[in-house]
Amino acid sequence: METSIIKSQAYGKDRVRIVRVVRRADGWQEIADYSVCVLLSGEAFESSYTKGDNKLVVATDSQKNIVYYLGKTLPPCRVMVPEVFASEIAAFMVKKYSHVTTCHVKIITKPWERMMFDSKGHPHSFCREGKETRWTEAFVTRKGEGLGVRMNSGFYDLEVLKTTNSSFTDFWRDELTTLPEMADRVLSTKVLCQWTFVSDDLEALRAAPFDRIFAGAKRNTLDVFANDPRAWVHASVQSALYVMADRILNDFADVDDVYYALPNIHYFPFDLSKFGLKNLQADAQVYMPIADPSGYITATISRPPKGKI
Ligand SMILES: O=c1[nH]c(=O)c2[nH]c(=O)[nH]c2[nH]1
Repeated sequence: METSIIKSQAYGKDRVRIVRVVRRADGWQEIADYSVCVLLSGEAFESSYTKGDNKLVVATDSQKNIVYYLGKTLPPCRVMVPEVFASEIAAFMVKKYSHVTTCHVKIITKPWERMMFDSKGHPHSFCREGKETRWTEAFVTRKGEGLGVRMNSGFYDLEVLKTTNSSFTDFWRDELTTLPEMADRVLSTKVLCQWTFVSDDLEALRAAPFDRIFAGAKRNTLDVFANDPRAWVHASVQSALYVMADRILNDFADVDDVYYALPNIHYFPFDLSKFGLKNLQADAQVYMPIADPSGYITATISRPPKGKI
């Protein structure tokens, strides 16, 4: 007889590819291109794992159908913003199936950017410009009569590099330290940025400025990386991370906290002294990018608890 217990479970459909086109009467068209993952959980599903009882199992095939069904039937504005679409799918599942306690929906977007000709957007042609990927996750949970919603959104793979105005000095030194002080260095990272917000009000969530937050978070990240002197007061990836997150929290009241993961992709000056050439510190011009290992700097930043400001 089995004695093991289930500690957690969630099942559903991953990589549901859906493209939604919105066509306006004047010929202007919009596109959203998503890969959706839907996961259902609830105690009611335990017996499908432990007893082979499928009676309450909503087929993952049906879950996939629901993504397309909602893509067609929801008002376009609730499909074209990934955060809103994710929370709509998750709320639909929890409302329709009373034995579902939580639905987790993750959407990874494929960012098609409108083609520009003579500074004007083309009405229906798009290209893939940036390499960063926007994604979002909605966790909708039954809460008495209502629903609780927690959302994580963000982007990853935003690759940036600067050739000066970065340093790393005055760090801990002991017999295991070999890294020289670096008063100026090349700095490169592949940004992962994620922000969270929590709501019990699906209606309010629909009106949240998700697209503005995404654009603002990306703009702030680039601006701090390139321009903000505060980021370099402490002269490290850590200090840049803090200023980036602080800017997002200041700009967007809806955001509860911000997480960054910033790999420090090293570009070390190549030592050419054996050939009688100076290429270190202030003389550095030729660098060797190091694929592995990289530094990896992470933090979650939030506002201080009320009363502690
Ligand atoms: O900005 C940095 N932070 C570190 O913690 C660190 N460690 C290291 O070797 N180089 C760097 N750079």
